[in-house]
Amino acid sequence: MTAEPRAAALTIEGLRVSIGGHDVLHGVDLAVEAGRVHGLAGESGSGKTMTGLAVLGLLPHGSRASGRIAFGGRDLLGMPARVLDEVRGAKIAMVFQDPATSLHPMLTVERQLTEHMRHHLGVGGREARDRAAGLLAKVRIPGPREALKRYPHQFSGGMRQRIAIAVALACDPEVLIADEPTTALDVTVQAGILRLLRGLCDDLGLAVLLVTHDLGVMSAVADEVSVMKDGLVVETGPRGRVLREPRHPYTRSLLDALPVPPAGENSP
Ligand SMILES: Nc1ncnc2c1ncn2[C@@H]1O[C@H](COP(=O)(O)OP(=O)(O)OP(=O)(O)O)[C@@H](O)[C@H]1O
Repeated sequence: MTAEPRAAALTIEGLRVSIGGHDVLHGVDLAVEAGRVHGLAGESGSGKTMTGLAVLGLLPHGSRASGRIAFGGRDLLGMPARVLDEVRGAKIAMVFQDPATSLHPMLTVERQLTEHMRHHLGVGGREARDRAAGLLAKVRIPGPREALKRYPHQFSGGMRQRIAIAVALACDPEVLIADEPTTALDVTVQAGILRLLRGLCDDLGLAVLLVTHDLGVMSAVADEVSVMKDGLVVETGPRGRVLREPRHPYTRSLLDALPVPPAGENSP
């Protein structure tokens, strides 16, 4: 089943961030459309994670942000904390590199999925449990009803990341920010997680911002690619164009550093 692409998307304009007086983002421009995977690449320290955290209002203590982050016709940067709390985790959700960051080790999978729904959607009891089992099925966890009763450590790393994705989806978000979601995983399970993200994007009309330092990873799933360097987006465009005909020398150097040439336009 393919949903109609939703109108909502995320637009970042001229985003500047400083932390403790040190500038880390110098005017980032980026647009993520519904039903599309937008890959954000760049070397370590280029500002990819800070861009994602700024969207969620989760920048480190002592940060200052300016510019505009438009979502649903509103600017997230100017939003009062109470309103932002309604958007964060519900309309815009995030998946981190290490599922341990988003999953609580002492709570059952059911609790982690339903707490979220209780907080943001106000559903409880049986309905929440049914929704939770449905979410686990959506991220391809075998035996979802039984899985609800288990704890995160009873699953493999790849399965834990799938559960973290299910938690992120619990409140039916429109935007999913996935920050290096496969980096901590075994290569054999990485492709499965990427395929899952791609499928969720297509089926749910999600706008996905896929943050990764690995151009190879993004060439497998992204529709658009942006490349960051020193706190700025230096190149952006359709995946095939950016990877085949990079316009910025930095993108070219990233591509030259890959052991295997990235997949082109016609790859999955
Ligand atoms: N908590 C922090 N306090 C101060 N500066 C920070 C903090 N976290 C990151 N920075 C700085 O912000 C800049 C951007 O970092 P960011 O984590 O966004 O880069 P990145 O592209 O995501 O890198 P990586 O791939 O290593 O995660 C870097 O110069 C980094 O040193």
